[in-house]
Amino acid sequence: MADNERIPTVIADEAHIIYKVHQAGASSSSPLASFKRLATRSKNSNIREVHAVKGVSFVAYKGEAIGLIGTNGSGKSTLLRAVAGLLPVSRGAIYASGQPSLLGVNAALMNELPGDRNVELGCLAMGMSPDEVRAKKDEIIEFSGINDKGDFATLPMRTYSSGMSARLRFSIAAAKQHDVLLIDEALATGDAKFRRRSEARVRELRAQAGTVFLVSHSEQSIRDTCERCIWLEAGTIRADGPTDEVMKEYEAFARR
Ligand SMILES: Nc1ncnc2c1ncn2[C@@H]1O[C@H](COP(=O)(O)OP(=O)(O)OP(=O)(O)O)[C@@H](O)[C@H]1O
Repeated sequence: MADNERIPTVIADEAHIIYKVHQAGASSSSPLASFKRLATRSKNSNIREVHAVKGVSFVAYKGEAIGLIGTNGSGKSTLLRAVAGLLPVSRGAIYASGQPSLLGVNAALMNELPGDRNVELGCLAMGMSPDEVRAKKDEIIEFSGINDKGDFATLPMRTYSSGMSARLRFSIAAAKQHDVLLIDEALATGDAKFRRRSEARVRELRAQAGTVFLVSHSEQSIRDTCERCIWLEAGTIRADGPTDEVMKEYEAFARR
């Protein structure tokens, strides 16, 4: 893609994300203690802060698929949730074009409803018209493969294995062209055949000029899907560049 065609879709500018954790059972959560704090303008010592993302900056462009890697607890999911607008940024800023869609293994679908109803609701929630939903429904169920072993689409989702639910979630989200699609470990949950199919779909979505972020501990998924990689460690960016180069640095770090 020529330089003059590079259109930014997500900009993180020195973004900090801090969780505030209320510790249960603490005496300072009583009304009297709260009143004393107000009167003396002191802080609640039972609120602990977890500084998960510390001054992260990057620009993502249309047509890029970016892998987010890093050891457990390094801030990958937190950063993704902030890009999706689900977590506030404490300092700095994150700007995104359109409404980024977060596809996580925990994305909310209704467990009591059958898969096909969840497909309809999910598509409507993503802004499709009822006609579009009708036109896409069978294709989505087919792509998910949940009916490969019987008519599961009409059974409640609570009867699905975790892999089957993850596949259905991915299939619903991937049925729409997103400006920014954020995927958290979803590909790793499916079996090898579904993984290949979903990786191909991610490439298609990207080719249609969206931006895809993929958080995964599967080196293969990242290598197969993303040409750029951001390595987060302890909430800061350790490397950002071509996947091969960043992976090499990360592997050397992980071996230490
Ligand atoms: N809801 C929360 N409340 C408080 N702290 C949290 C919360 N969620 C995550 N954290 C903390 O934020 C930090 C980053 O967590 P995060 O889940 O973003 O890491 P990650 O890189 O996605 O990890 P993993 O690879 O294990 O999924 C960790 O220290 C974690 O304990």
